[in-house]
Amino acid sequence: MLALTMGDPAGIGGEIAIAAWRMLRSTGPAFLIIADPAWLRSCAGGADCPLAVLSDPVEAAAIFADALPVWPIDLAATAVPGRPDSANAPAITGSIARAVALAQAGVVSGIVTNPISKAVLQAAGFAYPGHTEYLGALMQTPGAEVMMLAGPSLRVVPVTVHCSLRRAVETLTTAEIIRVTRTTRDALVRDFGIASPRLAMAGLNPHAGESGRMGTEETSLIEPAMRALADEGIAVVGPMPPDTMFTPAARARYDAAICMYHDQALIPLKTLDMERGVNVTLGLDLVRTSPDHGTAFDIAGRGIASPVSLVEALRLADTIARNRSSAA
Ligand SMILES: NC(=O)c1ccc[n+]([C@@H]2O[C@H](COP(=O)([O-])OP(=O)(O)OC[C@H]3O[C@@H](n4cnc5c(N)ncnc54)[C@H](O)[C@@H]3O)[C@@H](O)[C@H]2O)c1
Ligand SMILES: N[C@H](C(=O)O)[C@H](O)COP(=O)(O)O
Repeated sequence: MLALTMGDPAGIGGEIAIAAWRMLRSTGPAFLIIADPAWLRSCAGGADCPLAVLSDPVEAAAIFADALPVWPIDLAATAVPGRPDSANAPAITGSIARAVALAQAGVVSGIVTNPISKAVLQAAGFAYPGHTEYLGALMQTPGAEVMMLAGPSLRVVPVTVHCSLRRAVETLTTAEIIRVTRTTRDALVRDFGIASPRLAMAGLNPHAGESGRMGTEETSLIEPAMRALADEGIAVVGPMPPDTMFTPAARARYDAAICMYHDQALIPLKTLDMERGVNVTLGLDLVRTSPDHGTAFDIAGRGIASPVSLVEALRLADTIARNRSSAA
Protein backbone atom coordinates (compact mmCIF):
# COMPACT_ATOMS: atom_id res chain seq x y z
CA MET A 1 0.00 0.00 0.00
CA LEU A 2 1.23 3.48 -0.96
CA ALA A 3 0.02 6.91 0.18
CA LEU A 4 -0.65 9.56 -2.47
CA THR A 5 -0.81 13.20 -1.42
CA MET A 6 -3.37 15.74 -2.61
CA GLY A 7 -1.01 18.25 -4.23
CA ASP A 8 -2.39 21.69 -5.11
CA PRO A 9 -6.16 21.18 -5.45
CA ALA A 10 -6.32 23.82 -8.20
CA GLY A 11 -4.00 21.65 -10.30
CA ILE A 12 -4.38 18.29 -12.04
CA GLY A 13 -3.60 16.07 -9.01
CA GLY A 14 -7.19 14.96 -8.39
CA GLU A 15 -8.06 14.07 -11.96
CA ILE A 16 -4.83 12.14 -12.57
CA ALA A 17 -5.28 10.29 -9.24
CA ILE A 18 -8.75 9.16 -10.35
CA ALA A 19 -7.43 8.12 -13.79
CA ALA A 20 -4.49 6.29 -12.18
CA TRP A 21 -6.86 4.38 -9.88
CA ARG A 22 -8.85 3.24 -12.93
CA MET A 23 -5.63 2.01 -14.59
CA LEU A 24 -4.26 0.24 -11.49
CA ARG A 25 -7.34 -1.00 -9.60
CA SER A 26 -7.04 -4.57 -10.85
CA THR A 27 -3.24 -4.86 -11.07
CA GLY A 28 -1.93 -2.54 -8.36
CA PRO A 29 0.13 -1.15 -6.88
CA ALA A 30 -2.63 -0.16 -4.46
CA PHE A 31 -2.72 3.34 -3.02
CA LEU A 32 -4.84 5.58 -0.83
CA ILE A 33 -5.08 9.33 -1.35
CA ILE A 34 -4.99 11.87 1.48
CA ALA A 35 -7.42 14.51 0.23
CA ASP A 36 -10.78 16.22 0.64
CA PRO A 37 -13.44 13.78 -0.67
CA ALA A 38 -15.75 16.62 -1.83
CA TRP A 39 -12.90 18.07 -3.88
CA LEU A 40 -12.14 14.69 -5.46
CA ARG A 41 -15.81 14.30 -6.49
CA SER A 42 -15.62 17.73 -8.17
CA CYS A 43 -12.51 16.86 -10.22
CA ALA A 44 -12.70 15.76 -13.86
CA GLY A 45 -13.80 12.11 -13.79
CA GLY A 46 -14.68 12.32 -10.09
CA ALA A 47 -18.48 12.26 -10.37
CA ASP A 48 -18.54 8.63 -11.53
CA CYS A 49 -15.54 7.39 -9.54
CA PRO A 50 -16.44 5.30 -6.48
CA LEU A 51 -14.71 6.71 -3.40
CA ALA A 52 -14.29 4.93 -0.07
CA VAL A 53 -13.78 7.44 2.73
CA LEU A 54 -11.64 5.67 5.31
CA SER A 55 -12.03 5.83 9.06
CA ASP A 56 -8.73 3.95 9.37
CA PRO A 57 -6.04 3.88 6.64
CA VAL A 58 -5.39 0.17 7.18
CA GLU A 59 -8.80 -0.49 5.53
CA ALA A 60 -7.47 0.74 2.18
CA ALA A 61 -5.97 -2.51 0.88
CA ALA A 62 -9.24 -4.46 1.08
CA ILE A 63 -11.15 -1.67 -0.70
CA PHE A 64 -8.76 -0.69 -3.51
CA ALA A 65 -10.12 -2.96 -6.25
CA ASP A 66 -13.65 -1.56 -5.81
CA ALA A 67 -13.17 2.08 -4.85
CA LEU A 68 -10.50 4.77 -4.56
CA PRO A 69 -9.60 4.85 -0.85
CA VAL A 70 -9.56 8.39 0.59
CA TRP A 71 -8.06 9.31 3.97
CA PRO A 72 -9.93 12.58 4.47
CA ILE A 73 -8.42 16.02 5.07
CA ASP A 74 -10.52 19.20 4.78
CA LEU A 75 -9.79 22.06 2.40
CA ALA A 76 -10.26 25.54 3.86
CA ALA A 77 -11.53 27.00 0.56
CA THR A 78 -13.39 25.46 -2.37
CA ALA A 79 -10.83 24.60 -5.03
CA VAL A 80 -11.22 26.22 -8.45
CA PRO A 81 -9.23 24.58 -11.28
CA GLY A 82 -6.40 26.82 -12.41
CA ARG A 83 -6.88 29.34 -9.59
CA PRO A 84 -4.70 28.34 -6.63
CA ASP A 85 -5.62 29.71 -3.22
CA SER A 86 -3.03 29.95 -0.45
CA ALA A 87 -5.85 29.40 2.09
CA ASN A 88 -5.50 25.72 1.16
CA ALA A 89 -1.76 25.64 1.97
CA PRO A 90 -2.26 23.99 5.42
CA ALA A 91 -4.24 21.11 3.86
CA ILE A 92 -1.66 20.71 1.05
CA THR A 93 1.30 20.50 3.44
CA GLY A 94 -0.81 18.56 5.97
CA SER A 95 -1.45 15.88 3.36
CA ILE A 96 2.32 15.48 2.87
CA ALA A 97 3.03 15.34 6.61
CA ARG A 98 0.29 12.74 7.11
CA ALA A 99 1.65 10.59 4.28
CA VAL A 100 5.09 10.65 5.89
CA ALA A 101 3.56 9.73 9.26
CA LEU A 102 1.79 6.74 7.66
CA ALA A 103 5.12 5.59 6.19
CA GLN A 104 6.91 6.03 9.51
CA ALA A 105 4.18 3.98 11.21
CA GLY A 106 4.60 1.20 8.63
CA VAL A 107 1.02 1.55 7.33
CA VAL A 108 2.31 2.32 3.84
CA SER A 109 5.54 1.21 2.18
CA GLY A 110 6.13 4.53 0.43
CA ILE A 111 4.65 7.86 -0.51
CA VAL A 112 3.90 9.45 -3.88
CA THR A 113 3.34 13.19 -4.02
CA ASN A 114 1.04 15.08 -6.36
CA PRO A 115 2.45 18.39 -7.62
CA ILE A 116 2.49 21.50 -5.47
CA SER A 117 3.11 25.10 -6.46
CA LYS A 118 6.17 26.33 -4.61
CA ALA A 119 5.14 29.97 -5.13
CA VAL A 120 1.63 29.43 -3.70
CA LEU A 121 2.90 27.59 -0.62
CA GLN A 122 5.75 29.99 0.02
CA ALA A 123 3.31 32.92 -0.16
CA ALA A 124 1.54 31.22 2.76
CA GLY A 125 4.75 30.87 4.76
CA PHE A 126 5.99 27.43 3.68
CA ALA A 127 9.71 27.55 4.41
CA TYR A 128 11.02 24.95 1.95
CA PRO A 129 11.98 25.19 -1.75
CA GLY A 130 10.08 21.98 -2.60
CA HIS A 131 8.98 18.53 -1.45
CA THR A 132 12.55 17.21 -1.56
CA GLU A 133 13.83 19.56 1.14
CA TYR A 134 10.57 19.39 3.17
CA LEU A 135 10.81 15.61 3.29
CA GLY A 136 14.42 15.80 4.49
CA ALA A 137 13.20 18.01 7.35
CA LEU A 138 10.16 15.82 8.15
CA MET A 139 12.44 12.77 8.33
CA GLN A 140 14.71 14.75 10.68
CA THR A 141 17.68 14.32 8.32
CA PRO A 142 17.81 17.74 6.66
CA GLY A 143 20.53 17.89 4.05
CA ALA A 144 20.55 14.13 3.43
CA GLU A 145 18.01 14.35 0.59
CA VAL A 146 18.99 14.08 -3.07
CA MET A 147 16.70 14.65 -6.06
CA MET A 148 16.79 12.20 -8.97
CA LEU A 149 14.63 12.26 -12.07
CA ALA A 150 14.36 8.85 -13.70
CA GLY A 151 13.02 8.15 -17.17
CA PRO A 152 13.06 5.15 -19.49
CA SER A 153 16.41 6.10 -21.06
CA LEU A 154 18.02 8.52 -18.61
CA ARG A 155 18.51 9.14 -14.89
CA VAL A 156 19.77 12.55 -13.79
CA VAL A 157 20.75 13.94 -10.40
CA PRO A 158 21.44 17.67 -9.94
CA VAL A 159 23.95 18.63 -7.23
CA THR A 160 22.41 22.09 -6.72
CA VAL A 161 18.62 22.04 -6.90
CA HIS A 162 16.01 24.71 -6.20
CA CYS A 163 17.98 27.93 -6.51
CA SER A 164 18.92 30.54 -9.09
CA LEU A 165 21.58 29.73 -11.64
CA ARG A 166 23.82 32.40 -10.07
CA ARG A 167 23.43 30.80 -6.65
CA ALA A 168 24.00 27.32 -8.09
CA VAL A 169 27.42 28.39 -9.36
CA GLU A 170 28.23 30.24 -6.12
CA THR A 171 27.28 27.32 -3.85
CA LEU A 172 28.66 24.37 -5.81
CA THR A 173 31.25 22.61 -3.66
CA THR A 174 33.46 19.55 -3.85
CA ALA A 175 31.83 18.23 -0.66
CA GLU A 176 28.33 18.44 -2.16
CA ILE A 177 29.44 16.76 -5.41
CA ILE A 178 30.88 13.92 -3.30
CA ARG A 179 27.76 13.61 -1.09
CA VAL A 180 25.31 13.59 -4.00
CA THR A 181 27.38 11.12 -6.03
CA ARG A 182 27.81 8.76 -3.07
CA THR A 183 24.07 8.85 -2.29
CA THR A 184 23.25 8.23 -5.96
CA ARG A 185 25.59 5.24 -6.15
CA ASP A 186 24.07 3.73 -2.98
CA ALA A 187 20.52 4.28 -4.26
CA LEU A 188 21.25 2.71 -7.65
CA VAL A 189 22.41 -0.41 -5.81
CA ARG A 190 19.74 -0.57 -3.10
CA ASP A 191 16.69 1.01 -4.74
CA PHE A 192 17.22 0.21 -8.44
CA GLY A 193 18.96 -3.17 -8.09
CA ILE A 194 22.00 -2.20 -10.20
CA ALA A 195 24.92 -4.15 -8.72
CA SER A 196 27.75 -2.08 -10.25
CA PRO A 197 26.38 1.34 -11.22
CA ARG A 198 28.09 3.33 -13.98
CA LEU A 199 28.19 7.05 -13.20
CA ALA A 200 28.88 10.04 -15.42
CA MET A 201 29.83 13.49 -14.13
CA ALA A 202 28.86 16.62 -16.05
CA GLY A 203 31.13 19.61 -16.33
CA LEU A 204 29.73 22.98 -15.36
CA ASN A 205 31.09 25.08 -18.21
CA PRO A 206 30.96 24.84 -22.01
CA HIS A 207 33.29 22.07 -23.23
CA ALA A 208 33.77 21.10 -19.57
CA GLY A 209 35.98 24.17 -19.21
CA GLU A 210 38.20 23.52 -22.29
CA SER A 211 41.28 22.94 -20.09
CA GLY A 212 40.57 26.04 -18.01
CA ARG A 213 39.99 28.40 -20.95
CA MET A 214 36.18 28.50 -20.47
CA GLY A 215 35.99 28.13 -16.71
CA THR A 216 37.91 26.56 -13.87
CA GLU A 217 35.26 24.78 -11.76
CA GLU A 218 36.10 21.48 -13.46
CA THR A 219 39.69 21.57 -12.18
CA SER A 220 39.04 23.35 -8.87
CA LEU A 221 35.82 21.57 -7.72
CA ILE A 222 34.73 18.63 -9.87
CA GLU A 223 37.99 16.78 -10.50
CA PRO A 224 38.99 16.85 -6.78
CA ALA A 225 35.57 15.34 -5.99
CA MET A 226 36.12 12.61 -8.58
CA ARG A 227 39.54 11.81 -7.13
CA ALA A 228 38.09 11.55 -3.61
CA LEU A 229 35.30 9.32 -4.89
CA ALA A 230 37.82 7.13 -6.72
CA ASP A 231 39.72 6.74 -3.44
CA GLU A 232 36.47 5.35 -1.95
CA GLY A 233 36.12 2.94 -4.87
CA ILE A 234 33.44 4.96 -6.69
CA ALA A 235 34.50 5.34 -10.32
CA VAL A 236 32.93 8.20 -12.23
CA VAL A 237 33.55 9.17 -15.85
CA GLY A 238 34.03 12.87 -16.61
CA PRO A 239 33.83 15.78 -16.27
CA MET A 240 31.91 15.37 -19.51
CA PRO A 241 31.08 18.26 -21.86
CA PRO A 242 27.40 18.83 -20.99
CA ASP A 243 26.27 19.39 -24.58
CA THR A 244 27.19 15.90 -25.78
CA MET A 245 26.67 13.74 -22.69
CA PHE A 246 22.96 13.15 -23.37
CA THR A 247 23.23 11.76 -26.90
CA PRO A 248 21.90 8.18 -27.27
CA ALA A 249 25.45 6.80 -27.58
CA ALA A 250 26.66 8.63 -24.46
CA ARG A 251 23.55 7.68 -22.41
CA ALA A 252 24.11 4.01 -23.21
CA ARG A 253 27.38 4.15 -21.25
CA TYR A 254 26.04 5.23 -17.83
CA ASP A 255 23.23 4.49 -15.36
CA ALA A 256 22.99 8.02 -13.94
CA ALA A 257 24.37 11.45 -14.77
CA ILE A 258 25.47 13.70 -11.92
CA CYS A 259 24.69 17.24 -13.06
CA MET A 260 25.76 20.57 -11.61
CA TYR A 261 22.44 22.43 -11.64
CA HIS A 262 18.68 21.86 -11.95
CA ASP A 263 18.09 22.61 -15.63
CA GLN A 264 21.27 20.91 -16.83
CA ALA A 265 19.67 17.73 -15.49
CA LEU A 266 15.96 18.27 -16.05
CA ILE A 267 15.94 19.73 -19.57
CA PRO A 268 17.27 16.55 -21.22
CA LEU A 269 15.11 14.31 -18.99
CA LYS A 270 11.83 16.14 -19.68
CA THR A 271 12.63 16.71 -23.35
CA LEU A 272 13.33 13.04 -23.94
CA ASP A 273 10.15 11.74 -22.26
CA MET A 274 8.22 14.04 -19.91
CA GLU A 275 5.24 11.69 -19.82
CA ARG A 276 7.18 8.80 -18.30
CA GLY A 277 9.64 10.66 -16.10
CA VAL A 278 9.51 10.15 -12.33
CA ASN A 279 10.99 12.29 -9.56
CA VAL A 280 12.60 10.14 -6.83
CA THR A 281 13.96 11.34 -3.50
CA LEU A 282 17.18 9.52 -2.62
CA GLY A 283 19.07 9.44 0.66
CA LEU A 284 16.14 9.27 3.09
CA ASP A 285 14.73 6.48 5.21
CA LEU A 286 11.52 6.98 3.22
CA VAL A 287 10.43 5.83 -0.22
CA ARG A 288 9.12 8.85 -2.15
CA THR A 289 8.38 9.37 -5.81
CA SER A 290 6.39 11.95 -7.77
CA PRO A 291 5.33 12.55 -11.35
CA ASP A 292 7.95 14.71 -13.08
CA HIS A 293 5.44 17.39 -14.12
CA GLY A 294 3.98 20.26 -12.15
CA THR A 295 0.50 21.45 -11.26
CA ALA A 296 -0.44 22.18 -14.92
CA PHE A 297 -2.86 24.94 -13.86
CA ASP A 298 -3.38 25.77 -17.55
CA ILE A 299 -5.25 22.51 -18.24
CA ALA A 300 -6.66 21.66 -14.79
CA GLY A 301 -10.32 20.64 -14.74
CA ARG A 302 -10.50 19.84 -18.45
CA GLY A 303 -10.01 16.09 -18.17
CA ILE A 304 -7.10 16.06 -20.64
CA ALA A 305 -4.17 15.63 -18.23
CA SER A 306 -2.13 12.47 -18.74
CA PRO A 307 -1.94 10.16 -15.68
CA VAL A 308 1.03 8.24 -17.13
CA SER A 309 3.79 9.93 -15.09
CA LEU A 310 1.77 9.42 -11.89
CA VAL A 311 1.21 5.74 -12.75
CA GLU A 312 4.95 5.36 -13.39
CA ALA A 313 5.66 7.10 -10.05
CA LEU A 314 3.34 4.68 -8.21
CA ARG A 315 4.98 1.68 -9.90
CA LEU A 316 8.51 2.91 -9.15
CA ALA A 317 7.69 3.62 -5.49
CA ASP A 318 6.35 0.07 -5.17
CA THR A 319 9.48 -1.37 -6.84
CA ILE A 320 11.84 0.62 -4.61
CA ALA A 321 9.92 -0.40 -1.48
CA ARG A 322 10.16 -4.05 -2.50
CA ASN A 323 13.87 -3.75 -3.31
CA ARG A 324 14.56 -2.12 0.08
CA SER A 325 12.53 -4.73 1.89
CA SER A 326 14.28 -7.64 0.20
CA ALA A 327 17.71 -6.06 0.87
CA ALA A 328 16.91 -5.56 4.59
N1 LIG B 1 6.64 17.68 -7.94
C1 LIG B 1 6.15 18.92 -7.88
O1 LIG B 1 5.53 19.28 -6.91
C2 LIG B 1 6.38 19.87 -9.03
C3 LIG B 1 7.16 19.54 -10.14
C4 LIG B 1 7.37 20.48 -11.14
C5 LIG B 1 6.74 21.74 -11.06
N2 LIG B 1 5.97 22.01 -9.97
C6 LIG B 1 5.23 23.28 -9.85
O2 LIG B 1 4.24 23.31 -10.86
C7 LIG B 1 3.94 24.65 -11.18
C8 LIG B 1 3.81 24.78 -12.68
O3 LIG B 1 5.07 24.50 -13.27
P1 LIG B 1 5.34 24.49 -14.85
O4 LIG B 1 4.27 25.23 -15.54
O5 LIG B 1 6.74 24.86 -15.04
O6 LIG B 1 5.29 22.95 -15.25
P2 LIG B 1 4.08 21.96 -15.47
O7 LIG B 1 4.69 20.61 -15.54
O8 LIG B 1 3.00 22.16 -14.49
O9 LIG B 1 3.48 22.35 -16.92
C9 LIG B 1 4.30 22.46 -18.08
C10 LIG B 1 3.42 22.15 -19.32
O10 LIG B 1 3.19 20.74 -19.38
C11 LIG B 1 1.79 20.48 -19.37
N3 LIG B 1 1.56 19.30 -18.52
C12 LIG B 1 2.07 19.09 -17.27
N4 LIG B 1 1.64 17.94 -16.79
C13 LIG B 1 0.84 17.39 -17.74
C14 LIG B 1 0.08 16.18 -17.82
N5 LIG B 1 0.09 15.27 -16.82
N6 LIG B 1 -0.64 15.94 -18.93
C15 LIG B 1 -0.64 16.83 -19.96
N7 LIG B 1 0.05 17.99 -19.94
C16 LIG B 1 0.79 18.26 -18.84
C17 LIG B 1 1.11 21.71 -18.79
O11 LIG B 1 -0.22 21.83 -19.22
C18 LIG B 1 2.05 22.82 -19.27
O12 LIG B 1 1.67 23.22 -20.56
C19 LIG B 1 5.05 25.51 -10.56
O13 LIG B 1 4.48 26.24 -9.50
C20 LIG B 1 6.06 24.51 -10.02
O14 LIG B 1 6.57 24.90 -8.77
C21 LIG B 1 5.77 21.11 -8.97
N1 LIG C 1 12.44 20.36 -9.42
C1 LIG C 1 11.36 19.52 -9.82
C2 LIG C 1 10.97 19.72 -11.24
O1 LIG C 1 11.21 20.80 -11.75
O2 LIG C 1 10.37 18.82 -11.81
C3 LIG C 1 10.16 19.83 -9.04
O3 LIG C 1 10.05 21.19 -8.81
C4 LIG C 1 9.90 18.97 -7.92
O4 LIG C 1 10.58 19.28 -6.79
P1 LIG C 1 10.08 18.63 -5.42
O5 LIG C 1 9.86 17.18 -5.69
O6 LIG C 1 11.19 18.89 -4.51
O7 LIG C 1 8.82 19.35 -5.06
